[in-house]
Amino acid sequence: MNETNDRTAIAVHNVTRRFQRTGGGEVIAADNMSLTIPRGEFVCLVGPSGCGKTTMLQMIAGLLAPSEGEIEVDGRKVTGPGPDRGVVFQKDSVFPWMTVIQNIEYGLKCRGVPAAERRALARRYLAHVGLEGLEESWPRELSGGMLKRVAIATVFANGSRVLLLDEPFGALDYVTKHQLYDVLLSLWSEDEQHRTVVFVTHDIDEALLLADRVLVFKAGHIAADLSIDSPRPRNTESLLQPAVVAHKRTMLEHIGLRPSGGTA
Ligand SMILES: Nc1ncnc2c1ncn2[C@@H]1O[C@H](COP(=O)(O)OP(=O)(O)OP(=O)(O)O)[C@@H](O)[C@H]1O
Repeated sequence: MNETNDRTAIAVHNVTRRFQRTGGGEVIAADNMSLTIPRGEFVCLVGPSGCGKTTMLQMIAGLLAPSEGEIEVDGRKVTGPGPDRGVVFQKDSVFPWMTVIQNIEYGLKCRGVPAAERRALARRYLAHVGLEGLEESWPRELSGGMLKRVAIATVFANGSRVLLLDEPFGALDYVTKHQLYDVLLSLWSEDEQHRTVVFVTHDIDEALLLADRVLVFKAGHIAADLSIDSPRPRNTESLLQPAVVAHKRTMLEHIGLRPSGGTA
């Protein structure tokens, strides 16, 4: 799990993260964790609330420093956020004071990409997420699902090789979520060398539909590391395949629910 080589996108080396609780006491959100994620892998982090998924994602993003240990992305130690990593959160991933096209272009503009080039890239990704014609719209005019499409177009247009998504579809309805799975997977599989995706979710079926690999977190540890070999493209029928059902059972057991439906 912890061997690195030149195909490694993300390497987490013996990372511990502690938080001081207001009023006293300490929480260990990551407890001497090590893991490697190869380039191009789509990894979902699942696990019960408070097990450390967001903490790990934020440390990889460089938004939070480990208390001990270190993280490397493409062989470079993470010391803060950088354009090599694109982040989408459940909320607030789109700037409300910029139009749709300005949002998508913003990161490219910051990196000095010439106006014509960044406009062409932004239009291409906007079309890919199905929002052609909404270039000049304001975020307040869009639905939650459309805003997620803008956020996805933005991280892909920015060209980051590592995408870090924290429950990006958590607040959306069932149909919109499934449409966005298709959008995300079609952009991800568009590149010959897929981008590396780390995707935090509470939703086990979502993880089984999206991931190459699922890491089940439990109290700051990795309780299970599952390869999801089900062929792509996947749909809700894929969730009924025996190997997928077996993975689901393992995940439910680790998060404290018996497959029979009773709590452990
Ligand atoms: N800034 C902070 N200050 C104090 N404790 C924190 C802080 N951030 C996280 N924690 C604690 O660290 C632990 C892990 O939190 P984290 O948000 O990583 O869990 P999670 O698995 O993402 O949870 P959820 O699924 O509910 O989002 C929790 O006990 C949480 O209370």
